[in-house]
Amino acid sequence: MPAAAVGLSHSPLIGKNDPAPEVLARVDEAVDTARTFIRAFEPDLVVLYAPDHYNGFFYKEMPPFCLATEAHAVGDFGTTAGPLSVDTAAAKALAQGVLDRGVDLTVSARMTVDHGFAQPLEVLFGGIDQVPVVPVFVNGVATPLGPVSRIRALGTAIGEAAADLDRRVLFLASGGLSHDPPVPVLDGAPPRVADALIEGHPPTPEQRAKGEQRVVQAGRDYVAGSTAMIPINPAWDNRLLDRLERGELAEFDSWTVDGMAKEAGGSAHEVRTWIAAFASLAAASGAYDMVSRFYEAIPAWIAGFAVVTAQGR
Ligand SMILES: O=C(O)/C=C/c1cccc(O)c1O
Ligand SMILES: [Fe+2]
Repeated sequence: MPAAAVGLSHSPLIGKNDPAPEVLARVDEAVDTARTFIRAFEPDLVVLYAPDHYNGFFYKEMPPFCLATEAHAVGDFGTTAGPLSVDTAAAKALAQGVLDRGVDLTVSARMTVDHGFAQPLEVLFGGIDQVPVVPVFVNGVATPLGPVSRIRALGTAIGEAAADLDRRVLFLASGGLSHDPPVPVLDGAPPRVADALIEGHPPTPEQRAKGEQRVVQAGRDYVAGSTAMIPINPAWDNRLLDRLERGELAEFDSWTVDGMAKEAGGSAHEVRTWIAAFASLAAASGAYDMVSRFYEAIPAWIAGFAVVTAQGR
């Protein structure tokens, strides 16, 4: 089956707290390469793996992963609000295929998503409703988290199920590599914050603006060197990309949740989206080649930032 994968880091600080123009130019070039790659591949279905940042999923029920048969973006950090162009029939077929393979998938018939999903669709396709998509939420923020092997199993099951669809499928991963932005943590949170993380009260526009400004300021503080964040870890990020490039996906099973957080920050778990997407590509096409690989540590965006393309053989 014709299959390909793209990994693209997201950051809500893009356009709000940008790095030097020469860094932006290098990122733009890498993103252009990815767009050209996608145009040449001509996908007719995109399976998008992305995390959430307490806009759609809350501790009242927090699945490790969840596939959507319909989805709606909240429009945080300046991204578009509204419905995603979900291919509901393909989503249902993939969900059944994953469950048939023994992976306990949660399914949402009305998923709420944030910039983690909207940004890659806007950057690569020009909007959140431009391409048939199956959104797959992968928890990369809210502990406790299960072993990485289960994410690989999810990606493999989706890849195998996708192979039955007879479509040209692009597996797209959205996530920073190493990074430690000020995403709230339930353990030890004051009661009001804990309640919001559990129940998910939709913020007022003022509350949303205040929360977003806090993240922008964190980016500025990081650049200025005054921060308690775990630093971006280029060595860790490149180890991850090396393993993806060589197809050594089973090696990720030995990566531990604590080890990942200590070495690469509390949001480094977003790399689960990358592992899922590459496991899908490997399962759908047997073997793959990495076609392009860009990486740069970008403190202004609080992101180990990567853009990668890969083609199934
Ligand atoms: O606070 C949020 O909603 C997200 C913050 C953030 C910052 C930088 C990179 C990311 O991947 C993020 O999710
Ligand atoms: Fe994120």
